[in-house]
Amino acid sequence: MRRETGMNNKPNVREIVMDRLCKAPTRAAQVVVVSRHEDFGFTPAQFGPGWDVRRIQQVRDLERIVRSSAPMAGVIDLQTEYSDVELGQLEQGLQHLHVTWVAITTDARLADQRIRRLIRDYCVDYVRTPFSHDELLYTLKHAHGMACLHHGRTTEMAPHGTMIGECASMRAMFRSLAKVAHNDAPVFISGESGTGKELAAQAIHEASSRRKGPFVAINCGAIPSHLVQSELFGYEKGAFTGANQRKIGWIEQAQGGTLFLDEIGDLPLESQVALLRFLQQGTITRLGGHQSIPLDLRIISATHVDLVAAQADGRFRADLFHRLCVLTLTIPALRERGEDILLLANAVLAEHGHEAHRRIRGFSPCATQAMMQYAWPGNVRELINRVRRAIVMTDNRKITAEDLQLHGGAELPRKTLDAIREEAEREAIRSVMASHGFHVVPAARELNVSRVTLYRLMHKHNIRVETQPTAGE
Ligand SMILES: Nc1ncnc2c1ncn2[C@@H]1O[C@H](COP(=O)(O)OP(=O)(O)OP(=O)(O)O)[C@@H](O)[C@H]1O
Repeated sequence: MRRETGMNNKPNVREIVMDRLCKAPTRAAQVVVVSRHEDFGFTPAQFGPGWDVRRIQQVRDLERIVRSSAPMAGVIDLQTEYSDVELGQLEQGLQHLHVTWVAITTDARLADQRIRRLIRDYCVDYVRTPFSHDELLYTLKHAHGMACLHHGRTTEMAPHGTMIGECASMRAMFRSLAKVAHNDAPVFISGESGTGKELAAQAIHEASSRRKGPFVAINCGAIPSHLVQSELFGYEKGAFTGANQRKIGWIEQAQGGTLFLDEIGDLPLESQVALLRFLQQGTITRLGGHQSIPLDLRIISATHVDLVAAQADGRFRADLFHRLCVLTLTIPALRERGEDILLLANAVLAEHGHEAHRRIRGFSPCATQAMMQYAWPGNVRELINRVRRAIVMTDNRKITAEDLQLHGGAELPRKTLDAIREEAEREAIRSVMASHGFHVVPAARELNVSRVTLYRLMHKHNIRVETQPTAGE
């Protein structure tokens, strides 16, 4: 792109701008390309140095990859046909604000209003074939710059791996997760069954300096009590009848990595003593062995039972409790996560929609309402099961409350006054914001609160300016 700049040979402004924009960025800028084809009018090799290009061929993989990625530019190839399910999957993936999208399309594809809507709602720009390579690079460089403006936000979101959640309580949990990941002390995770404790433990491991080591997860409640000791610590050949060969226990298998002890509250007292000894000394001895083996690993434990009550009843040792709970993380119940319920339901639909016998186009209003009102005693696990069952069983275009088996009044527990107030506050703010085109100043004036208060309330209810609904939808 460089050219001579003699008196009579001045570059014009556009050329100077193009020169600046199209030369290689100082650090490799990431770009993700969603295309079935290696050559989508431009091959990855043509990006040149300074671009780190990753191509996603299957749109069903997009959401998973983008969810935990760094800020980057994205190219979406809309020249080819996508099925309705694929378009749904695309839409899921395009919603992440830290990736800024540029579409490549054709005049013919622009006649499809679903394609026009995707571009209008999720892309910062688009190019039509035939396009010049400079034009695409110029647009992408802009898109990358826009994505980088989300840098602060993504570092806050990055360490939680595959966990979905955007509500205030999940964001707070992700921030705590990032902090505990950078420390090596034992972590205790509390939360109701099915809230994602194991997923959080995995995310801590992945974000920690031990990520290259193993992640070993065991459910202490699922091992018969007479086997816990030998499973955890291993044994030597001949240690007991039937010990025909040496067995390396779970703790030793986690050497260099992370050991996740789920349902720690179910650990028999005898094993609690042995685990405490390991935590104090950093060594184990296999059953029937004489050698003390030094180990370096991190323990993360979890339970859905009340360990304080278990201590009071003498079922759990207080000294072990204090050793395990150096750092704590609490995962909120699903019913406390507001619209994350719908985010998760849509993610399950995007992932499993292909299991349906006909194309499903989302959730009906009655299903959405029922999901928001239901108490979800089994949390995310229950939501996944209900949505997956509905996907397979439904005869409808949109999943209904009945498909989710949330149709009877019996499943809908009465709401508390607090919950009703919260919902009314959220709805009031959302509708006033919408009526002012999501401009904070006039909305705050109408609601008779200060701008700062309105920002705080928007944060609390996870209302974002970007969620502005599009007219006609
Ligand atoms: N925030 C989330 N985003 C996406 N999937 C989630 C999330 N939380 C939980 N899940 C999924 O929900 C299911 C249950 O999660 P997990 O096993 O981690 O829960 P748990 O709290 O450890 O359950 P239990 O107490 O019964 O052991 C898993 O399939 C997990 O992948």
